[in-house]
Amino acid sequence: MEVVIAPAEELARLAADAIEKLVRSKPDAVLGLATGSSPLKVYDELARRHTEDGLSFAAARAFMLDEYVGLPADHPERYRNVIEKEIASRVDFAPGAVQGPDGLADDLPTACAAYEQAIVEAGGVDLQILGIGTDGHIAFNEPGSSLASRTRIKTLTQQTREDNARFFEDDIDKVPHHCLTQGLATIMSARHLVLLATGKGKAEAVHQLTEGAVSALWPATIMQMHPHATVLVDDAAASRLQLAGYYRQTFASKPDWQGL
Ligand SMILES: N[C@@H]1[C@@H](O)[C@H](O)[C@@H](COP(=O)(O)O)O[C@@H]1O
Repeated sequence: MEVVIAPAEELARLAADAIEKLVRSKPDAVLGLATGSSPLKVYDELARRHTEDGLSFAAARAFMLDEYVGLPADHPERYRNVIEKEIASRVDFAPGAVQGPDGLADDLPTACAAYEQAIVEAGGVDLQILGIGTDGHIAFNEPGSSLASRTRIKTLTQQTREDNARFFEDDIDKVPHHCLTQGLATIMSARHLVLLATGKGKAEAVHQLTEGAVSALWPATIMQMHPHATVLVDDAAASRLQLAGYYRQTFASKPDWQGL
């Protein structure tokens, strides 16, 4: 696992560099898109590179990590709509190229299985962007999630509903209780994981993710088992890292040609 500590703008550039390198060398790459505030600067950077540098996603495909169950199709916080607004509509994905779990399906377990199948049929995810919850969740794999889980229905914790109330007029009662989420094993199947975390509120989760024992209590710790995982954090999110000095030194002495 590579940990990079840098200001948020630089982190976004680094993540965008990795995505650009992938898409330019493999135009039909499969990206994994995350919601939440953590990837927003990356999406801004990709949109900028699309407009100014001709970075094209026309042949690429993308799969979202998760979705709330039951939010109406036109609800602004439905993750499908969030992803449309924050990235899909700002670049040139082909119609239908961005998919997410169907939180409005009549038969949710079947929708979850179909989603897993769609990812497999697309050849798997090349690069998965991730954020992390303050309780150590990735996608919506809350503490206690099976480390071998696949896309399924999950119940959100009180903590996550409180954290996400800011997107629902600060009214926790408006935050759904259930979601569909890629499982930890689904995420682990992606070929490169790039997680972004900023702010002091993420410091403990980032410490556990990189330096804690692998445990369902901190689901993101499963990333320690991934052969190509990159963790991009700012100073505040890195404030509890035991090995911060080593991570800084490693990145400072990294040759320019070596990407993430
Ligand atoms: N399901 C999403 C996660 O994918 C995201 O990583 C997390 C952190 O969000 P933020 O980046 O806004 O802190 O929030 C939500 O719960």
